[in-house]
Amino acid sequence: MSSFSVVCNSGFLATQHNLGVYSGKIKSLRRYSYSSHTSFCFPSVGFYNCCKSSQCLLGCNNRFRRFLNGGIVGAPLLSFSVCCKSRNGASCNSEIRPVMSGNSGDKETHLGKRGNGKLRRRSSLRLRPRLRLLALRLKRVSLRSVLNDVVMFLRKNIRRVTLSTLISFVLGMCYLFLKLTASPSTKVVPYSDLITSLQSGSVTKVLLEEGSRRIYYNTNLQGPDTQIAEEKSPVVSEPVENVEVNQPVEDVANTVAKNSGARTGQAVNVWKKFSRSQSSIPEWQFSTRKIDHDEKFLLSLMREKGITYSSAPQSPLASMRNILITVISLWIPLSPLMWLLYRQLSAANSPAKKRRPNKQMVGFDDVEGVDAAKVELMEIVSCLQGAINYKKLGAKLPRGVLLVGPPGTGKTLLARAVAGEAGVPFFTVSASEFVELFVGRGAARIRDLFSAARKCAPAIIFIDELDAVGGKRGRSFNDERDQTLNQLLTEMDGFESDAKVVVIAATNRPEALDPALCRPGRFSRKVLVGEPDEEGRRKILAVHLRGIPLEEDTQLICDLVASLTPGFVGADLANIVNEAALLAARGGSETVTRENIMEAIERAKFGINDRQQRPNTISKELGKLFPWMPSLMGRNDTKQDGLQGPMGYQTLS
Ligand SMILES: Nc1ncnc2c1ncn2[C@@H]1O[C@H](COP(=O)(O)OP(=O)(O)OP(=O)(O)O)[C@@H](O)[C@H]1O
Repeated sequence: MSSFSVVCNSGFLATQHNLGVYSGKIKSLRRYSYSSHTSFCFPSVGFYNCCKSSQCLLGCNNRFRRFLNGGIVGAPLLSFSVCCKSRNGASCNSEIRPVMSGNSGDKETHLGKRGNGKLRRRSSLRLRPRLRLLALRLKRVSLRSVLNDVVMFLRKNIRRVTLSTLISFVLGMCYLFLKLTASPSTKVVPYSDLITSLQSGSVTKVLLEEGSRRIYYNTNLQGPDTQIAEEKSPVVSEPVENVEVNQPVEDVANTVAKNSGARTGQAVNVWKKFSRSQSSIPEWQFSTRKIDHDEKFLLSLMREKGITYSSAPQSPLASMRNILITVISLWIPLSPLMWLLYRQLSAANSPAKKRRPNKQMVGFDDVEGVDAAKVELMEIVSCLQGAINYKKLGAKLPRGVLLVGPPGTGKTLLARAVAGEAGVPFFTVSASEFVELFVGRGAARIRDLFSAARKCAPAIIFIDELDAVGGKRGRSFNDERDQTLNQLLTEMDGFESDAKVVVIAATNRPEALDPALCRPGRFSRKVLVGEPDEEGRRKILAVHLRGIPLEEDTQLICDLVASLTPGFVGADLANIVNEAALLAARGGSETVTRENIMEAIERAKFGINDRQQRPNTISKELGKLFPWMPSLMGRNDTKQDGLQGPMGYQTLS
């Protein structure tokens, strides 16, 4: 390993302060050595490469030179010597002379510039690789791929894009219309001002708007607003003869038309309208609100003064403007509400998921361990298929079957199996889907569901988690839920005796259901789907191990797992098999071993933990600290380390 040392010549350090800073920095100067180059790493500045040839610092790269000459201490360095020792022992000693030199005044100027330069250098150093990366990426991106992406995006979001384009277009058109038809606003003054102006005789023209209480008028007084308006007005810039200063725009337009003699009447009108809308001079200087029962006085005053007055309806353009503004100002706050409503309605109108028999992959063979429930449901299947002629004896098809049992025992699976075996349309919904924000929506959905099922009869409706909607009524202030339940009760009553629609519902909390639901004629048949016994567990495991490659005999594994999992339900057993397969896959094994299954059982029982190490390590550590503890707890480590697992399946392994 070659070595080098950086020697500071104290002579070049201008001040004590600088010296301190410099010394501090020199301390933090790190050294990086590799084959033929040495890099000085100055943490806050970057890397400075120096070639360790006989030339030493003369071979330093420019950056290092700049670093030295520019000064890292807040002042230009006067000299800097570096001693390098190469691997073969040859040493070199070089000195760098400052590039910059000058008086103190120069130095100060240099300091300011250097600060900026350093900053610029630093930012450019950071920016350069990023720019290079960006350029590389841009090179890789082709126009065709960008176009393809855009087309793909448009295809995927065609509805959204169309809708947003339409909305933007309409809003744009509205904006354009409002902009084009915008007229300069008149000055609103009190009614008394109008009377005063009338009495003083300064009013030139009055307009009484029909259908509203607005009065517009012009005066021949030149206010500051009018002056400004005239300065801005394009009308004044035209060389117009015989135009009075205070003449309204309309008159100005007429005069211009007369003088030029070239414009037709139509052109004048267009120009008038345009000039009215575009110029900042309002058509009417002032506007005020009429006072009730004062019309007579007003009219007599105007007649007396000989003022031109007239009445006119609001212009259609202005009416349209007002309507548009009202609509926009109403719709902007309303649109989030409408969106919410739309979402609710669209969700409510989505048809219940209907499963066709041919898509149904579940049969009674897939459900095991619940034999009593299977027998009850098989009877219904036979009735639906017409295998049992129940009508001959005057019997009726049960309208509802309530599957009751703890979670994961296979209630949903049973319902799917019924539909699969019967080969009839199967409508499945979760009761929580009927819980709606708006009163009446849940009931409407129930109605839709039953009418759809009746149309496809014979059919099966399966309502999962019935307690979400079928809870006892009157216990809460939720009107919507009560209405939904009422609708369900009505629909179940309303079946015609020959309409072969069977409602199967599942719940974990039968005690929470409204008694009206469980009365005969509705969910008259209650089927308990309980926890499977050992034989049941064995059969369930056999179902789930069907497609799993096992190292050992399936029957043996089923017996083993069934004996170790009392209290486990179908869902737990399915989970154990899945976990074991995952563990085997994680270990790269082709088959699932007994160890995998054992670990999966432990995971299911105790959760995922570091079972091999944690108890042993903890107990060992505790044993070291308190040697008397294991004997006190009646446990010894040799037993822990042995074959006995936390579940006690040591006899089998
Ligand atoms: N008896 C069973 N036979 C075979 N598999 C079963 C059985 N019970 C449960 N399973 C497995 O467990 C999964 C979940 O069962 P399912 O959804 O039918 O339980 P559930 O009783 O409806 O539960 P919840 O009351 O929570 O809705 C099934 O998809 C199936 O893989």
